[in-house]
Amino acid sequence: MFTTEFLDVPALRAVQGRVRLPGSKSISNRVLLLAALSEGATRVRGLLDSDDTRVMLQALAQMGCGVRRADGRADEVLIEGLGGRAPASPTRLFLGNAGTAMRPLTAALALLGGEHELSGVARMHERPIGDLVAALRRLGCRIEELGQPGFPPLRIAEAAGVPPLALDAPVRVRGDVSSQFLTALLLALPLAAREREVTVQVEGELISRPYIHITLALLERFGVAVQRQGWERFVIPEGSRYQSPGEVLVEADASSASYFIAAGALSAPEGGEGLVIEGLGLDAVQGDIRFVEAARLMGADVQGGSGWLRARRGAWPLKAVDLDCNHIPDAAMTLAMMALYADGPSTLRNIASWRVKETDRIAAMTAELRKLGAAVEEGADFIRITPPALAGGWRAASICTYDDHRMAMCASLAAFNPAALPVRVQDPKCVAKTFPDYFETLFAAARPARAVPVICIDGPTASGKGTLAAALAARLGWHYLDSGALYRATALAARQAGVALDDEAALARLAAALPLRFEAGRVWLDGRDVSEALRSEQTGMDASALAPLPAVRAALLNLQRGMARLPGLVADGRDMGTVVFADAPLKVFLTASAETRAERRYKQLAAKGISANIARLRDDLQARDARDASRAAAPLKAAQDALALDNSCLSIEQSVQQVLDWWQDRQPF
Ligand SMILES: Nc1ncnc2c1ncn2[C@@H]1O[C@H](COP(=O)(O)OP(=O)(O)OP(=O)(O)O)[C@@H](O)[C@H]1O
Ligand SMILES: Nc1ccn([C@H]2C[C@H](O)[C@@H](COP(=O)(O)O)O2)c(=O)n1
Repeated sequence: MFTTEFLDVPALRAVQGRVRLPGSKSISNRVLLLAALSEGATRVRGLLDSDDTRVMLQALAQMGCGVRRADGRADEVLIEGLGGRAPASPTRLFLGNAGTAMRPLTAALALLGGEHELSGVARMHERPIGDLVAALRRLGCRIEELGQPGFPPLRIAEAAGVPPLALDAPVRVRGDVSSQFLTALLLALPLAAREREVTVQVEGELISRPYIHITLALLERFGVAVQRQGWERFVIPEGSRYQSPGEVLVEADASSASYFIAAGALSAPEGGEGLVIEGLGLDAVQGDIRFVEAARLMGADVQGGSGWLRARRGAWPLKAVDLDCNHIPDAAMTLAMMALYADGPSTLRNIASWRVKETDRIAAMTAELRKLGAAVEEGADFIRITPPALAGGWRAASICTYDDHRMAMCASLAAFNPAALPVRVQDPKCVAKTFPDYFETLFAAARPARAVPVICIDGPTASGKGTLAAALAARLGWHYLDSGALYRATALAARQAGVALDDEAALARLAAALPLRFEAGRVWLDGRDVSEALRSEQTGMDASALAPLPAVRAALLNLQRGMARLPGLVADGRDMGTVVFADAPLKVFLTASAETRAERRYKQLAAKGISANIARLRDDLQARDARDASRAAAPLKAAQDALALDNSCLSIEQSVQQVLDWWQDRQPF
């Protein structure tokens, strides 16, 4: 997951290949709660591992359910249900910003009894729950609002047990604010239906019906067959009790799939099979699968079967639409992004629920789409988007994401703009709510519209190149190439194989097939951790000795260029800016006085417990610099367009900030 302050998504041209998406959030949290309320143990596979499911799992564990993660698998968990036992009490449950945890847990705990406090992040305390609380109070449940009336945090005050419930009349609940209120009651009320039938009556027009469809399908999976009479009345039969089905496989998230369907539709046609999405198909139980119909209306070419979808460009530009999106409120945000590429204004209607989601999504989308160059009109329950005029109307923008995962994922779709402008996504880690690896998944499938951006840091030995480059990569969320490690690894491999350091052909063969792996800050050569051996002074000298050989340099060239992957690369070495990435948009030639460098290397060695002599170190590094600078092939020198940075008197942070400032100066936002 990208935990950087912002993520610059380079302009994208196409997506290709296959992506596997994480499990559905709606299904994951429903299944977890049902498993917790059931008799017996349930193995949940394909579970979404995200903020919202983590808070649910934590709450279930606090309630006294058995929660055991499968070894080494974030997407599999074993839940030992309460099966009629009372939950642990008192509890204080923190539910983040997970509506799919707050609403159903409120209802379930009100019917299970005990003393429980349910709270969340600030935004959760602005998301309505009053209608559900009112319905539960009419039943007789004791619930207190601890902050604003109608909003969390809440206290369930039933330490003395669940009061007698008023079940003679139907349980009434509003259906026009959030369908989660009805879902919460449908999940909880079977706990009260052992000895009598329970009826739920919906007041007002029920929104987001597909989510109720998921709820009903999952209730049935856990042994409770609710009779639905239209979308107004739901009857839970007498004798209902939850029984674990043993194992449940969660299908991939259909709302998450919408971004990849859209990306396929925006993708330049490159002759391939388009983008294949694995883990859900046209037969998916989730309502957002109907996003496929909407995407097709806009011209996307979407095919599918059971467990797979394939998306690619159909009509181009996309066709403008005027759509009622009540049935796909979450995925409709993706349509708003597709509207930027349409042949006229598009209107998305009946989306009032956007205003009470993670943020006011109508207001947020309006503000951010305008930054991109679109003309946007917003109403209480609609948004109308007029796309930017051809390529010239697009603007490079820094998109605010409002701690809303869908705003962040949507923003990435602006990177397909015809002007080939990059897009800055603020606070990319907010995708953790439902899709922590969203950007990694997108980048693995995406083809950039232009060369992947590279920042080159070249300079003499011990000038701090590696330190600076690694820090920059971490701040930007980019990949990092320590090109010196490749020369060092070749030298190590040569020593191990008994190859002389002047045997150019044999060294080139070794370099071309280096069994090298970079993983979690360690370097592995042929399965052996060589991180320490690689950094020894002797290995550095050996690397410098073989580095002048043209065949060795040629053998390592493609390996280095292949490291330039989305979203960007910071590369350090001697010839990054002059040879390997000669077109890089930012090149820095980093220097420090020989005394400073020798002193830094001395301290570096001392920290590792290696004794050294500063004067000798200075002589050695000067000798190495002289050899690196005087060789014929790709000598150590500043590229003509490199910016010089002498960091003798700068701290590491000052150096990093300087280069970040230079990089920012080159950005269009
Ligand atoms: N600006 C700085 N101020 C103080 N110390 C620094 C600074 N930059 C780097 N250092 C320290 O100098 C030492 C050498 O830095 P580093 O290993 O990054 O250099 P390098 O140029 O990559 O070396 P090599 O050429 O051997 O790969 C490290 O201990 C690092 O923490
Ligand atoms: N791009 C590069 C990187 C490194 N080398 C050679 C020259 C160096 O002395 C040696 C070790 O590099 P270090 O790890 O100290 O950066 O490798 C090179 O020629 N070109």
